[in-house]
Amino acid sequence: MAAKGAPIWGYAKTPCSHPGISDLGSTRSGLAFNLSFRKWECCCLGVASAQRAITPVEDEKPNLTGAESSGAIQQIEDNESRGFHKDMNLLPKPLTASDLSSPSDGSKVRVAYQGLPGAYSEDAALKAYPKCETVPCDQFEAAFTAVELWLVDKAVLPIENSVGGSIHRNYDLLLRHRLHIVGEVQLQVNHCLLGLPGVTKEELKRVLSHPQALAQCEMTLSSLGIVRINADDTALAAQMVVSTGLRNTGAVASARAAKIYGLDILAEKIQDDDDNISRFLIFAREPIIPGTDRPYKTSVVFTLEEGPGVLFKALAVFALRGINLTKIESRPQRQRPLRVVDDSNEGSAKYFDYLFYIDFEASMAEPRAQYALGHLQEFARFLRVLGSYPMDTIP
Ligand SMILES: O=C(O)C(=O)C[C@]1(C(=O)O)C=C[C@@H](O)C=C1
Repeated sequence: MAAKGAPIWGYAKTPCSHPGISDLGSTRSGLAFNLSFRKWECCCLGVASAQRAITPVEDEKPNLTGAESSGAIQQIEDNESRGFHKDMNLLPKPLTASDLSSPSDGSKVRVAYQGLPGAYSEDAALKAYPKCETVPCDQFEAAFTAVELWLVDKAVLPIENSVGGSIHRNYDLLLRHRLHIVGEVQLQVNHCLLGLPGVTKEELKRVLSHPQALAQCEMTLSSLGIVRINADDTALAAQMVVSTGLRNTGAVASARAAKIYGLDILAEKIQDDDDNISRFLIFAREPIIPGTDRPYKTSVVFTLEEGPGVLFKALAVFALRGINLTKIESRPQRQRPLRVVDDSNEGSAKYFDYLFYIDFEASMAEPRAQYALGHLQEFARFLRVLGSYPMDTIP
């Protein structure tokens, strides 16, 4: 068991592969999809029966014998004497998705993220669970594995940025781990140029940061004519500036990282686009019960047969039901990147085989989402629901 607050290092060396992944290429007609759905159905039934237990049905008159009737009356009197009926607030409340996903204030939740304290991923974890204990990990893989091994409750990992685009590594890890997406975090990322105390930005010759952060500040860094050096995360870059003590070396990182590592902020908001938003996903061992009480997103992954118009048909299942897509990403199937198609007249052709990741704006609790995926299942070779979770917004 990791010590409280201790960083989790090195799980990348022992990746845990999902049992369904090895047969991904040969899974026919959405077997994985059905399995995922059974889980959703169970969850939804759980909610329905919980509600039945406390919802009076007016037309159902209980047929009580004298003894039962006096017992029931006694029960009502007992309840009345305890005042239950007078104050509805004392009745147990039905569980909601957010009750099940975490304590409402985020207390006691241990959340893994990639990077050192002060990284944007830690900010994202704290936005989702303000009182959580954040657990730093050296690699994305380590954060996934920490959840699987019950070392932490959740992992918060970046998936895309409004300027830099997708974090492909995390897309590729999604199917290699047995986790569910239970939420998303959208974070405004304001990069600062940091240096040792007393240094001016004109003195800088080199700047360290995460490659995404360097890409997001392309114009500012080019105008300063500084050499860019990649680091695993922005907070590590800040720490390296301190540990090397080099006055000509700066870091691109957050204002919080400057405070943690005792660096000066030489310039603020240096990103090329003012609205620089990163989107993070929250992973857990169990899915949440999706609701319809607020806007939800659902993330799925699927593969298609070869042929003209198949992707068009796949996307149409959402369009036909007025479901908005917010993201589409295609990634090579690592287990089987090429598909060989034999044509007796022409010989054999090699096609690149892709996984399609789609996020759409609907909850799995909505029939239109269930019908859309049922429709998609008719021609997808493999389909899996990665999670159905409340949408996050930026205030
Ligand atoms: O290096 C960090 O601080 C991170 O949290 C990683 C990361 C990323 O992977 O995109 C997160 C948000 C920013 O876009 C820059 C870097």
